[in-house]
Amino acid sequence: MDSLSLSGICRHQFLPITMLDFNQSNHRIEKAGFVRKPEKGGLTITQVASPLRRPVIVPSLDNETVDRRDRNHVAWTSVRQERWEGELVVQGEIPLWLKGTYLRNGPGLWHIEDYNFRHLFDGYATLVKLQFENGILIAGHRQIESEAYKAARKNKKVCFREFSEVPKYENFMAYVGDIAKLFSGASLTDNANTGVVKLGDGRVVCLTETQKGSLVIDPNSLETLGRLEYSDSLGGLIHSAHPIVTDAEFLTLLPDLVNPGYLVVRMEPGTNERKVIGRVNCRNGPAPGWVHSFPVTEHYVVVPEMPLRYCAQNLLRAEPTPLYKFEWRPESKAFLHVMCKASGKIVASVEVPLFVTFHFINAYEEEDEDGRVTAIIADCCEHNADATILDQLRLQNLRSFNGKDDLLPDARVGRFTIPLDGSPYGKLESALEPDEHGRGMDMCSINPTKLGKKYRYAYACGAQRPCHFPNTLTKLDLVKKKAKNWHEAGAVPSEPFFVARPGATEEDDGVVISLISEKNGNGYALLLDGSTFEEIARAKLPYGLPYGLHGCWVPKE
Ligand SMILES: CC(=O)/C=C/C=C(C)/C=C/C1=C(C)CCCC1(C)C
Ligand SMILES: CC(/C=C/C=O)=C\C=C\C=O
Ligand SMILES: [Fe+2]
Repeated sequence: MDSLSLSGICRHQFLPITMLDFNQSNHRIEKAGFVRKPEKGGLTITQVASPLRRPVIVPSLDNETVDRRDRNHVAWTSVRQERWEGELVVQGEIPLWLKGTYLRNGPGLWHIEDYNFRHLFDGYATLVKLQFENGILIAGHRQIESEAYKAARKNKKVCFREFSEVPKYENFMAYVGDIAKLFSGASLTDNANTGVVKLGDGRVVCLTETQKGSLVIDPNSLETLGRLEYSDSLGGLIHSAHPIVTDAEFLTLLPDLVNPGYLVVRMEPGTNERKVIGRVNCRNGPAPGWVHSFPVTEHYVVVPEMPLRYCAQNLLRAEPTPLYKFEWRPESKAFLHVMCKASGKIVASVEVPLFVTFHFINAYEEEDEDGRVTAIIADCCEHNADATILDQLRLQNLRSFNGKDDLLPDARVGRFTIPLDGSPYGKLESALEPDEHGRGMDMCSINPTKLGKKYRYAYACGAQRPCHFPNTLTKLDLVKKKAKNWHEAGAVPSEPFFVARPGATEEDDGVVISLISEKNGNGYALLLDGSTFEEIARAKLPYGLPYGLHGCWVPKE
């Protein structure tokens, strides 16, 4: 069963459930008890009560006879269907002001035929939506139709270079041909599985680290509409997976692997043209540090130069190394560069202690009594300068947790202080005692009105130990240096995403959304109060979804 078609969703009459089982020899086909299979064709429809008439009977898998005990945690199991959409029964109350769609992207399909991928980041993108209106919640998910995904489905094998997977070559000449295509970018993946952003002009774009993996999607149907083709001639093949996106601009970094450095670029809403703000030359080679994300303040862009560097040799390898396309170069040191957004001038370039981060949380300008900016403060989820976290995210590791061993390396909120008085060094400290959040720390969000400004609260995933992956949601109070943690045994929560209440004056006045994958194979959408961090609502999904990475909020106009 390998086809899928759907047209004409009539959301208010019934919610069709479209289904494509990933029929794999190593992945049991799961027949959802609530679907009727048509005699012919791939379309499967289930009647779900109208969202206008409550309560709603949600298809449930509770009576499924499958014994799930021998299976991996659903967080690390490929999504079971190509797509689904339906209304969820809500326990608790969804605030009536919450009107819009939360989108979450992530690598949700980790196999093709009977070939299993190795790393979390290799999975083909699964986009999830939670549409809130009048206290009602409609959920859905759908695979992103990247060229890489479509080619893999068609040819039944990996066809592009993913984070760690590369196509299997039939002979040496095929390998040489693929290497040539690596330099043109033709063999790189466009599997946009990392994040999703709403541009100022309303386009919603899914992203990964390859520039070609910038795919425009429809936030309602989750359909892949096409590639965002950058119309400039800046070239380069990769960019930061986390641009800074506001209604006014899209800022990102383009690493230069040939002359180690980074272009800082800006794109205006309504255009596809990135313009150069300035360039940072790396202080040390042999290659730029990995830039998964970077922070900004109101007037500056902070460009990190991590000791975890891109590695040309590892890019060419057919088999992954423990650090994948990167290498640990402590002798290259670590630096933070500060560029003025308006002029492109570098106002500070300081050496900092060695660090490893995927995600910067926020940054702001520190002023003296006369309003002069004296320093930049930049916070990140810092993995104690230990790059092994990358290999911890191998699927085999994630799937092999026995519930007892404490395998998650320690992490903290790393706070950099970058002096603007010409001093050559910056500081790196913990912003709060890491035990406050169980020494796990990643996948963060803040109130977007605080972007680049002095802020007090951040939301992230922390740890309740023993664990091998962040398993709590944590609210960090960076002023009181305290954390409040949410945890449920066996649950794997995804990035807590803060949505502010319209008209709010308090920084934490809003809700925090997360999708939870449960040990028993189920899953639910969770809403916590941004201020008390208590649960206000949850809604069970018809089946648990795999772990996902980053989200965005598309408000209903
Ligand atoms: C999912 C996530 O957070 C990161 C995904 C990163 C990817 C897909 C990186 C891909 C790359 C290549 C395919 C070759 C060039 C280097 C690099 C950007 C790491
Ligand atoms: C999920 C993750 C790290 C968890 C470790 O604590 C990193 C994800 C990075 C990509 O977005
Ligand atoms: Fe990320």
